[in-house]
Amino acid sequence: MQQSLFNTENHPILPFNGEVLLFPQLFTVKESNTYFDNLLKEINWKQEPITIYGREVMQPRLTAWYGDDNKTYSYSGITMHPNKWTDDLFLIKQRVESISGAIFNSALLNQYRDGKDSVGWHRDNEKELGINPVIASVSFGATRTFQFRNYKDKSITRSVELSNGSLLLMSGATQHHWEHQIPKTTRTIGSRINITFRIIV
Ligand SMILES: O=C(O)CCC(=O)C(=O)O
Ligand SMILES: [Fe+2]
Repeated sequence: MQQSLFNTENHPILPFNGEVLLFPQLFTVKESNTYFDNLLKEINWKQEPITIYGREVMQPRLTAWYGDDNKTYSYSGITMHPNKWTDDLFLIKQRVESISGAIFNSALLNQYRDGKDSVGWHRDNEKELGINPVIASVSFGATRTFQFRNYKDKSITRSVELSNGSLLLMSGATQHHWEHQIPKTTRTIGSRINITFRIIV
């Protein structure tokens, strides 16, 4: 099924100073379940330490980095070397590229094992990503809430539910003006896999 960038389901999420579109069903439930199972097994998942205010703590989720050769990436104080694309990741990348019109050379994967796993407020504004990065975020497995808050006025917030097979496309000035997070939840939920495709310049 071909989806247009401007159908009624993917109206803009942010009120100003950024461009975010949601495609609730880029992949069918059947495709998504297969990708979820494969990625859970195939991906070289690690729990990495990060440094917060000079103190080393373990990230509350598993991560992995895939991409074209020779692309390294710094993320919250760690430098990551990419694994080589798997067949599944390459197929997912091609689908995302056909919708977004961008060509991605790397992907950061996150696995949230349950509601206790999370990612805190941050912007994807590492200098390797360029000035106005296009970031395509694909979700498989359990639905999690993805929240935005304005960087200057932290009372301005928006949130979207990222369900199995969805694509969230962030572009334009989004990373300058908006932070995002996946908060912890006390709901009993299964695991979720997220892939954020990026362009390292
Ligand atoms: O899991 C998500 O949807 C968000 C992940 C994220 O923000 C990141 O990896 O930078
Ligand atoms: Fe992010």
